[in-house]
Amino acid sequence: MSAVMAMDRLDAARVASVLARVVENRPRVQCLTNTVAQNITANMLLAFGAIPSMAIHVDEVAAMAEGAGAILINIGTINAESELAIPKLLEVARERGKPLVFDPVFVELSPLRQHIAREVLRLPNLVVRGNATEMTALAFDLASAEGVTRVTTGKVDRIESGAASFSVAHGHPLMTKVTGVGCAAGALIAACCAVEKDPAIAAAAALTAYGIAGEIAAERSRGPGSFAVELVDALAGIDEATLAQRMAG
Ligand SMILES: Nc1ncnc2c1ncn2[C@@H]1O[C@H](COP(=O)(O)OP(=O)(O)O)[C@@H](O)[C@H]1O
Ligand SMILES: Cc1ncsc1CCOP(=O)(O)O
Ligand SMILES: [Mg+2]
Repeated sequence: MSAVMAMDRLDAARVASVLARVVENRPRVQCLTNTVAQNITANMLLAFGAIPSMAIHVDEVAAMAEGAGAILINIGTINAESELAIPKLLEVARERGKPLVFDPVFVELSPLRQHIAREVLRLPNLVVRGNATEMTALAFDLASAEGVTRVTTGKVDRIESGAASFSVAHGHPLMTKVTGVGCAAGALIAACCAVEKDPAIAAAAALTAYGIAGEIAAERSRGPGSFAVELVDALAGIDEATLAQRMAG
């Protein structure tokens, strides 16, 4: 038997169904994210039909998270105050059973980030979204995390949970030339987790839409600057017909 698990792909109707629920329910995603990616993350959530809230104060993040549909924690520019806000968000997620997506930006580079990641990974049923370097650095800890969904992005995105695994082969290399595009992916996954109870399906739907938006944006842009703008427009314009056409290839 092969040691490599077969990976599924969602069909266009399944992706469209998740996206439609985001547009219908307009989930708010409470994002504790890095200062570089705040703006692109908020704009990407709006283009997707969700509502961004980017609160960071340690004394209000819990209140902000309580009414949210999902929570994002991204440690890209972690500082002394945002480090203290993380346990507050974990507590809300644990007590309310709220979906939480964790982005371990640059976890391979600092012991502080490794320490924080280990604390976050104690939360059951977490979704972790990182690039291959970050996910490899966390491989040992991820292997023992309870109910975790692992989302490794790159040329082909890989989504693995206990029950299912999906691959998404959409996107464009220009997505690596605009800062915050990976961080915003985590927020889109969180928005889908707010409306879809299976986190692997939620992540696959979000990344399929985002990758196809990246392909469309690349066709319309002249370089990384115009690509960033076109990516927001393309994501806002994704519909089932576009998904079906792009996924047929
Ligand atoms: N070479 C590539 N070709 C197509 N899409 C890519 C490529 N690299 C990354 N992407 C897409 O860019 C987004 C961000 O992924 P990634 O670059 O891995 O994150 P990060 O910015 O955190 O390193 C994902 O949606 C992923 O599918
Ligand atoms: C450049 C940088 N430095 C700290 S966070 C950050 C943004 C990283 O964004 P992404 O992982 O989406 O490229
Ligand atoms: Mg990143």
